[in-house]
Amino acid sequence: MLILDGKIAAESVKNVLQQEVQQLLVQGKRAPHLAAVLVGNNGASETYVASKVKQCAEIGFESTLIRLDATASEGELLDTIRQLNDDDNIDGILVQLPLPKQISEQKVIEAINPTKDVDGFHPVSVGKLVQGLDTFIPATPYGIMLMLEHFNITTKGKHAVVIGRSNIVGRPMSVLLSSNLPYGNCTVTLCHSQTPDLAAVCREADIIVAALGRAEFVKADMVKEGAVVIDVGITRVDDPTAKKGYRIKGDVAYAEVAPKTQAITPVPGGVGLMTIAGLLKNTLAAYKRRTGL
Ligand SMILES: Nc1nc(=O)c2c([nH]1)NC[C@@H]1CN(c3ccc(C(=O)N[C@@H](CCC(=O)O)C(=O)O)cc3)C=[N+]21
Repeated sequence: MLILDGKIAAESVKNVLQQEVQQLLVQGKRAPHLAAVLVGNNGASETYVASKVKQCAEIGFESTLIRLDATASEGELLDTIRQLNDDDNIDGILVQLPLPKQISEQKVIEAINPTKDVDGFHPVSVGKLVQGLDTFIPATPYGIMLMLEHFNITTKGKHAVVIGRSNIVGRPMSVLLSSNLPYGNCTVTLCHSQTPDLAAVCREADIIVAALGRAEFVKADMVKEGAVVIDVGITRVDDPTAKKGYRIKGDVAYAEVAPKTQAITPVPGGVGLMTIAGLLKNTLAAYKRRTGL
């Protein structure tokens, strides 16, 4: 059994990005610049955004973190996005989700200029992805593709079962795995809460992507011997003995599932780290397109 280590794969992606930034700077060009907008102070969102900002610095990207109060209005956030759209020095805009309930996520997503949509959540980006056109791939599915590439996991002709139909993971993942791309060309089954006998469907899978958001949902009896298992879940559970007071659980019951697999991603230390790598790659791509490189 191979552990698909997100730390190793993300480092490798980030090393390449860092070298590219150095080349730009040597040529007297400015660095790529990501703007992250955080509304309120959701604990998990704080952690993720801090990590994104830190990793930008590590590879030589500029980043700007814009914080709005939890009580901010939709209008305030839309104004902020307009300013970032109009700022020529900003290449990528990311509005951390979820947003407080007074703000429509859909309106916010649609306000971002698609040329700066490094999350790939704008309907224009999603439409392009579905049509197989060049676009920003949402960071988590992109990170998973980079993970498959890094560890050279064969996907062509395989049956992939994706559990979860969210706009940010399950749906784009099903599109990518069924696409005519390297590490695509799978036959894909997209499962969700209304799928009868999900366990039986999973047992047919050569590749399982678990992205439903229920801790340890995928059990050993749902996994075929020798399958590849990608765990996208990140559920925080209280644990007074842990340093931070919580532990993170994936959507896969790792201890019982891992021994049956060909390869599996751990949680933490798997897909989450690749998500940020995907975001950074999108930011450099946005910079290149915008500056005509
Ligand atoms: N507009 C937007 N874009 C996003 O890309 C986005 C978002 N909103 N909202 C929330 C999800 C979640 N997400 C993660 C990023 C990093 C880790 C990550 O680094 N995880 C580490 C550590 C986890 C921890 O310590 O909490 C790991 O799995 O090892 C996880 C999850 C990005 N998201």
